[in-house]
Amino acid sequence: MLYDVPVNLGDRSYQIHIGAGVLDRLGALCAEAGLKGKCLVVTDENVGGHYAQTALESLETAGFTAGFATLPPGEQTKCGDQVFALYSECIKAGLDRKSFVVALGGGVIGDLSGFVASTYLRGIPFVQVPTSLLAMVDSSVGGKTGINIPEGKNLVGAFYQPELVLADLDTLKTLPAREYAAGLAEVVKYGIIYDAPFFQTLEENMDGLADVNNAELLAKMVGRSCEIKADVVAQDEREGGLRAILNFGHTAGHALEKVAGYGEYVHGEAVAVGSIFAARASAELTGLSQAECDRIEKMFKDLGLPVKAPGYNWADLRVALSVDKKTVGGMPKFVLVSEIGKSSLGNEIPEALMEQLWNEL
Ligand SMILES: NC(=O)c1ccc[n+]([C@@H]2O[C@H](COP(=O)([O-])OP(=O)(O)OC[C@H]3O[C@@H](n4cnc5c(N)ncnc54)[C@H](O)[C@@H]3O)[C@@H](O)[C@H]2O)c1
Ligand SMILES: O=C(O)C(=O)C[C@@H](O)[C@H](O)[C@H](O)COP(=O)(O)O
Ligand SMILES: [Zn+2]
Repeated sequence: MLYDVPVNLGDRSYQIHIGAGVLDRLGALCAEAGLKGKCLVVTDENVGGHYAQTALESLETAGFTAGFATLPPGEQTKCGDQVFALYSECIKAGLDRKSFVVALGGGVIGDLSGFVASTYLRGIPFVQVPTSLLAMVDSSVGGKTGINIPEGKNLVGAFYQPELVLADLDTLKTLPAREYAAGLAEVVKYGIIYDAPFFQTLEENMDGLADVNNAELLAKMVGRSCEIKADVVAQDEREGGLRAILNFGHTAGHALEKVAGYGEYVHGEAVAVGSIFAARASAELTGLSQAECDRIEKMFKDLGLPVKAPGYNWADLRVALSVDKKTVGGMPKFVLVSEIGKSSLGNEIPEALMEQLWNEL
């Protein structure tokens, strides 16, 4: 059964299809979405071995001619060299302006392939087939595509919406536990910034959250996360304001990813540490009660996510913060909360407090 969540963006609207064992419907759904002709399936070495054959067969059965490119796994792949390598793969696969790219994998493959699709021939359609929890609940939805450059995380990219998203929950059965937990960091984020009852539901179901065989809970958790992201993106597609709440925990988190070296902390882990930083800053500056701050910290701890990042010095972190996309005039702006479920944008944290909060982590 497919559970559909719409992303309402006028003529760029699309559906997120969520279900267990639905990857073999990829070709039919692409046809239904009006796609035609040739495509290039992009994946990584971990995901390809499990799911490329099903995806390719489904596309071929539906009448598409599908090429295939497989890349090394991990955050280091989200870089300029791989963008150029993929342009060559697009040419090799004979992609023209009516063709499309299929991103089969986690957020790294999705962000990278989406960026390639947004720029190859000045833009061809693309489809997101997220296979990590993080990609299902966050990166495949909303059209942020891009790559890292040596100076910082996601500093080059485009807003470019997919034609559809297909999330097969069964693919999570092969996702390593560390990566699954990292995805939960973004799920928790939605509760913190937007939906207090959802946060409470997560607390009440803590024991079941890591159980990939609990199809009902999984579908609810992925579905609600996608609904919240779709709701925010529909109101502010290009981050003129509101959309920045999805960056809760990411300001310090992205800086940590860069300073530690991409891949040392995977994205969701860095977001967990950044969320503790933001929660503690919220307790100091925007009225978050200590009790709610403690609930947030407990949630990340109980999920087995890092809540500390010792060993990285403040000066390096501060340099990384200065290139965050929300930074204005050298001053990083943080998403903070006044209570669980209520967030605000554009908050400055005094320099001394930023340093103190970092040193306490
Ligand atoms: N565009 C956005 O809105 C957005 C949102 C959140 C995160 N991101 C980006 O997404 C990236 C993180 O995504 P991620 O956590 O999916 O990382 P990832 O793409 O590196 O995937 C995590 C790991 O799991 C493996 N994997 C994925 N699916 C699997 C499966 N079903 N079975 C076995 N192995 C599997 C991958 O090969 C990889 O080793 C970061 O670059 C982050 O910046 C983007
Ligand atoms: O979709 C968004 O908007 C987000 O901020 C979602 C984040 O989880 C994601 O990590 C995103 O890539 C961060 O965006 P950036 O603009 O800070 O690079
Ligand atoms: Zn994120």
